Amino acid sequence: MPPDAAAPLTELDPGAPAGSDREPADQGHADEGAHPDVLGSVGLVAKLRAVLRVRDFRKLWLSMSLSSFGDWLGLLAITAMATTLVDGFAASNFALGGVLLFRLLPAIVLGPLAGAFADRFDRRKTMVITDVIRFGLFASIPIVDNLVWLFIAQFLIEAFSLFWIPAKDAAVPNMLRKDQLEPANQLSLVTTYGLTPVLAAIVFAVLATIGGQAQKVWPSVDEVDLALYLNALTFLVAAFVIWNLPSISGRRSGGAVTTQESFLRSLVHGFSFAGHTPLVRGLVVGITGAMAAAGVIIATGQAFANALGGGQAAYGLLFGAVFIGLGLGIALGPSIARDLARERIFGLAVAVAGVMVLLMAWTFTLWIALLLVVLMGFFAGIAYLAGFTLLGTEVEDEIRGRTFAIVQSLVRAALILSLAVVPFGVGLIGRHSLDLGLLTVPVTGERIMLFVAGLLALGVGIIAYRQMDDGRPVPLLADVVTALRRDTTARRRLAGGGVLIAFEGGEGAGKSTQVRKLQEWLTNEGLVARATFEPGATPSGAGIRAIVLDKAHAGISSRSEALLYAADRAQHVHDVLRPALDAGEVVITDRFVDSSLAYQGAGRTIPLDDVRMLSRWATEGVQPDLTILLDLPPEVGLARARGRAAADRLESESLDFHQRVRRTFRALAEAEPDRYLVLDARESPDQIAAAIRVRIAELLSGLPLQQLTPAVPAQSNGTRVQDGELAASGPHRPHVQTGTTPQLHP
Ligand SMILES: Nc1ncnc2c1ncn2[C@@H]1O[C@H](COP(=O)(O)OP(=O)(O)O)[C@@H](O)[C@H]1O
Ligand SMILES: Cc1cn([C@H]2C[C@H](O)[C@@H](COP(=O)(O)OP(=O)(O)O)O2)c(=O)[nH]c1=O
Repeated sequence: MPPDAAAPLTELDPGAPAGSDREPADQGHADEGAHPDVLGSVGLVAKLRAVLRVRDFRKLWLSMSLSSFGDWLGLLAITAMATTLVDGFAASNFALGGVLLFRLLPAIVLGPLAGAFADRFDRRKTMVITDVIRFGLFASIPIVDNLVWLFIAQFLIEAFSLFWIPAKDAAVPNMLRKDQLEPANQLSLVTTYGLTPVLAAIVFAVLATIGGQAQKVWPSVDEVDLALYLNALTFLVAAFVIWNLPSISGRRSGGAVTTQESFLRSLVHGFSFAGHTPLVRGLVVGITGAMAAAGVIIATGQAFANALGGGQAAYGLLFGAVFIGLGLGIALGPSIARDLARERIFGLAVAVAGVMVLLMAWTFTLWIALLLVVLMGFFAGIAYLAGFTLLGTEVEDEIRGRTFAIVQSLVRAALILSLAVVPFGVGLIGRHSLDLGLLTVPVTGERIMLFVAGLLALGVGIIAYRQMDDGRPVPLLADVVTALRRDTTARRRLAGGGVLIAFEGGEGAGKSTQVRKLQEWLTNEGLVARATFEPGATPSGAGIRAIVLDKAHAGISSRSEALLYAADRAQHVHDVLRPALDAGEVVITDRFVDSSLAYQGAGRTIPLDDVRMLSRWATEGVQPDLTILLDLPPEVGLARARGRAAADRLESESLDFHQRVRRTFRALAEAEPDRYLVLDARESPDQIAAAIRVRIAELLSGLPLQQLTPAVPAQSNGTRVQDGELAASGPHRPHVQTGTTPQLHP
């Protein structure tokens, strides 16, 4: 008897090895893939590490970070330079404004053009060429050393950046899996707006001290010049890195893509795509409106800080609070929103950010304003990440560059427009106050403008939401509440459809036995329950099963084996699982995706990510609602299986193979505890079945599922006659109808 068999049958703690015959879970084993971190687990750090493990993305990210650092350093240097190249307060303010204007201006004109370029020409070459040109331009600024050239160079640098950015944005989704794009965007945004500006400020300060020393040796070079040279250099390095990343070219590596479309037509096509695709239209409206609102906030910031009675210090705090909020939103958003559709999150987050601005407009206390600003930033960060990710995942490669470019043009146009218009508005409205008897409300230009910005964001948020949310049956509030509460049962209830239960475990664990018992019990309870299995539950699947299990096929390669199981699974989902789930049945499958992860992944040592991708493709995203892992030392299971029949091709694998399989199953369960029930398969069949029933009763209660109404004739005492439908359908036919599942009897 196993050492812990006397204990009541509870969920195993897969992390804690209990018996002497269990291996401690992955202690420095070579099969890195079996560690829970890599198994699609939840941690942000784990996800970021997985993304950075993609070599090409890692290189691109490093070079991007370097350029971004250079850019911030350059911006600091150029603004410092612009103010020193002219005399007087007004003139230096003008120079500062000029630099910013020249940075934003080109986008409006050139942006869409650049996007069409990115979609048409080799993206890698586009990026390398523009990097080299920007290297030259940045280096030329300290050499020419004059304000007019500074403006011109700025304009040109920005113009070339416009070609670089959509090429990069459009290339990244091709390097990663769809589900990796969100963490990748988190990483890029945090680096570009969180890490590199701080680093640049520090380096600039250091250069300022070194600059003094350098000037003694080389009088014409000061810290601004040093910063600009350094910046120039970062672009040269980036060019070199990108040149060595052929994957950026993708299928464009043959040079210009030969399409019949003229450049102009492709440009027009880009706009018409953005205008006619509800998702993209929603994103464009939302992002542009939110940016206009952001412009208003920037433009009224000083006046608002003064109105709160805080002056420069308050302004600094408010400014910092925006970034704190943005950072939090980008870092935490996905783990909070979890499985809420990104299409919904985007509009919602923009609208909520708008509400924060509305409230802020009538705030009179600094700390409340700070709190609202952090919240505004938080929701804006969530929206930004969701929007950017959707553009990457939902827009096809051919048109992605143009879409990104249109967005970036509109964003800049919106920013410029509101930066230019708002100060006039503030001046025009002036300062009044409204006497409401008890209290006097100040009605000032900046508050009205903030209020308008809040309304604008709220409005575009709602429009975006409507555009992007075409006909989802789940009401928004319930959707959000259940997602935030992580209530998967409630979410299922909302989504409707059946329930998929998967049994997993090694050979001879007792899966078939338990599948049968569970199906019998559910049927007795009046539910439509279907038992099925992998591999081989469909006619073509049966052929595949014969191949994969036949020992005569010893030469099947790992990849071929993985594809065969995936093919069987695709057919299984298509013919059996999907239709049954759509009809609201409870479907119980003996083995599913986890078997591939364990056997082909850890067993055959194919990278788990590849197996997972293959499975996701095969299943079109169908996932078990609950996976029951019957955990057992492989020796015990293999002995049981041998008692049953001759060993098949996989059963004949080494003990080490089966131990890897078991470890992977356990690690998968550990990574997502609420989707798994792990049971000790050495218990008696009846004990195991009882534990399963308890969990299933909990899972199914309240769900709208297909139910059997008894095929007995309506009884004369009338207890059954209340069921009008049953009486009408005739006495002898078993009848099926959808209804709320009552509490089951485990
Ligand atoms: N809990 C259990 N304890 C002992 N033997 C079991 C148990 N469950 C099933 N068996 C036996 O082990 C063998 C394999 O069971 P089966 O359900 O076919 O496993 P699987 O489908 O996981 O390969 C069968 O002979 C079965 O009767
Ligand atoms: C579904 C699936 C099964 N397998 C293996 C595991 C089993 O050895 C075999 C399935 O045979 P089966 O007879 O169903 O095994 P069991 O009786 O143990 O459930 O195929 C994979 O390797 N990958 C997969 O994706």
